[in-house]
Amino acid sequence: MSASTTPASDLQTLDAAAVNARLPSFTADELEALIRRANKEYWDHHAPTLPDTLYDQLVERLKRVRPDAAVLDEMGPQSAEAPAMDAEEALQLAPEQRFGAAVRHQRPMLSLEKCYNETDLQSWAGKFSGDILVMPKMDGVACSLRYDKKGKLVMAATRGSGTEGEDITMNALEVKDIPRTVASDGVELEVRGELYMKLSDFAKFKGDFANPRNLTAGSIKQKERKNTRNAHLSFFAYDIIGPEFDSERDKFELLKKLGLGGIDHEFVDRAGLQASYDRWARNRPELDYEIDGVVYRTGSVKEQRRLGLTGHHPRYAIAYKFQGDSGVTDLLDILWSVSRTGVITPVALLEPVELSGARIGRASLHNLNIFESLGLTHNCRVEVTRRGGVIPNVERVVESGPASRPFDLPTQCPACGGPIERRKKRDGENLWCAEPKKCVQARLGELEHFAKVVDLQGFGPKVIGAAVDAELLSTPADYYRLRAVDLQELERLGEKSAQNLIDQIEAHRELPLAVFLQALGIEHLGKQNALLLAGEFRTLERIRELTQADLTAVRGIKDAIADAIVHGLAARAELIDALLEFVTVLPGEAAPAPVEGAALSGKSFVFTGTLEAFTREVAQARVQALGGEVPSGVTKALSFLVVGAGRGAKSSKQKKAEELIAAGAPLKILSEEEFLAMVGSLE
Ligand SMILES: NC(=O)c1ccc[n+]([C@@H]2O[C@H](COP(=O)([O-])OP(=O)(O)OC[C@H]3O[C@@H](n4cnc5c(N)ncnc54)[C@H](O)[C@@H]3O)[C@@H](O)[C@H]2O)c1
Ligand SMILES: [Zn+2]
Repeated sequence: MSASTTPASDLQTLDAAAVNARLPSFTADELEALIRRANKEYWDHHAPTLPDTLYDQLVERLKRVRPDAAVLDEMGPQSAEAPAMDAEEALQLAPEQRFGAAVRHQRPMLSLEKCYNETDLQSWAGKFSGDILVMPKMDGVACSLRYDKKGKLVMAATRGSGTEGEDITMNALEVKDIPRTVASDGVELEVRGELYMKLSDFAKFKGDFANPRNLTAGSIKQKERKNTRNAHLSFFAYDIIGPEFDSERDKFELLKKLGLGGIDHEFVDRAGLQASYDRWARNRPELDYEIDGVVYRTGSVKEQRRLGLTGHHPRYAIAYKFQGDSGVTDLLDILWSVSRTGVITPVALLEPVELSGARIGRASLHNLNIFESLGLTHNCRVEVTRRGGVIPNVERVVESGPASRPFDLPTQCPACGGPIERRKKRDGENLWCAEPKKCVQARLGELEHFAKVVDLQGFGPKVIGAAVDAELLSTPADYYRLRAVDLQELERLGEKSAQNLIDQIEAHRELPLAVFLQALGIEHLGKQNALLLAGEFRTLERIRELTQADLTAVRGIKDAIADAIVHGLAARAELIDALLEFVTVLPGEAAPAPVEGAALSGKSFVFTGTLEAFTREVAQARVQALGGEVPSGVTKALSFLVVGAGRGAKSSKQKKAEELIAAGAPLKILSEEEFLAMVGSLE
């Protein structure tokens, strides 16, 4: 045994997150022990602690490293107390007398083979000919119903270990989908199907049970009389044994005739296999019951006989299981997230989708190999799962976007604009920023600078640092991609603060040209020069085309500065384009008078309430263009508080200004109209 082996007692207590984290390192013995423990929790106690998808991964791993492990063939509860009765023996007793007793099945109720991708599904389907039955894999409790020659329901039993189940006849008689008598035509029938609870019914009992499956399993075995919950159970039949059949079509026709034909099913050829899975995956959120995959069965009974059974499952059926909770949603964009160490990871930005109780809006695509193999296109629809019930994962494209336009790889580091390299590591190829140390400092600085200049309140160094580490922010354009759901994930940030941050971003989707230029963080393009350029050239398009000579022609701009600005704008081309997807840049104002001795120099303005004539940014830009100051708060040094004409309660700024005036401060309160008259007369 290797030195890393976990003590057996630990394996009994590891929680789901720990099992998930250590999945790759478990030995075969450890996998066996974990599966035995999970089986017990699931089958004997109806209280699993590992999500089914994680359990399935344990099974898949064990199958690979120890395919003949005995536990792989074990099913159902392993602790049968009393010896099982033959079905015939049991039938001598009244349902009340045999309720809960172990009964031997006439034919074993086997499990299903599982697969998780189209390749494995097709390789299964390649082994026979003819059409294929497709139906949902119900996440409930398997049940066998026995009808006698007269068509009377005489016994219902759970699957149990596959050879022996538990008698539940008394309770099955209360399930409304299970007919007490059928027109059996003088033939003994066994109907197999799934007991389950509809989600709309489960809503009434939700408080006490984690999921409808556990509730179903507990409920159907309850001994007390008048167990009202059983009346809320439902049943779908998926198989029938008795008369000779040629095909699954015949079976389903008979089930329908007997009043047991409820399950939604279809017949497809090999080419239609994946599409039928896709349909179920897509419709899953709208169903009134839980499914955990799609079951396929060979349509021809002759082919079924040829294929036969293993001790564990029939070879003529397979379950294509969803990995994690799965959903289909729109891919909105690809972000290239740069880590502190310089790895550039593609991240899928998704239309948020609810998966196992959480709203998922992003999923890492891990590396270039995965990114490229997915074949994502602009506005395509993708299947998203939570691997191990936890980590969001894009499984594949379900429908490609309207123009099937692929995503381009970045050509420079999206964070620092520096050179990038494609490097191969053990877990795949990635793009890397060539200078990560410089990059991370530059990035934090750039993000903080942008937030400050644009006045995104609440985005201080702490929040920005956390958002960078959570891969939410790499470039200033990412501010506009943030959603409250993303931010709530950050430590200690509640729903309300997250929403406040989003509101700030929403309020800054229109930026005056000078603010936009200054926010880019280009050397020598500070407030003064930004105002100068905005006044002189008016539009961003114009400014992006400027040559060094155009710039030096502007009063006050020296050669070296012109050079830095021209190069800075070119280096920021990608960022500017990205920002323009979200931001409207308001044209610059008429060239201001020289800053010294300007009309409003020495005067300061604070704005409060909603301005009707223009946004607060534009008002501030006007003041600055005229040489005035725009401090952030009301103090006794302030010259004017401008109150917007939009309606609203008196702001705290206004109250404070009134107090200061009462105490003798020279400060004046202006209406929006008075302010407009003042700046209008000065231009
Ligand atoms: N979370 C845990 O700790 C834990 C532990 C043990 C087992 N499990 C779960 O239990 C299951 C494993 O048990 P299994 O071997 O019975 O496999 P299975 O439940 O995946 O497949 C076989 C069963 O599928 C059901 N089924 C639903 N719809 C069907 C359809 N249309 N046609 C045929 N069968 C259909 C039947 O009840 C059948 O018995 C897995 O889902 C696994 O995740 C979970
Ligand atoms: Zn970089």
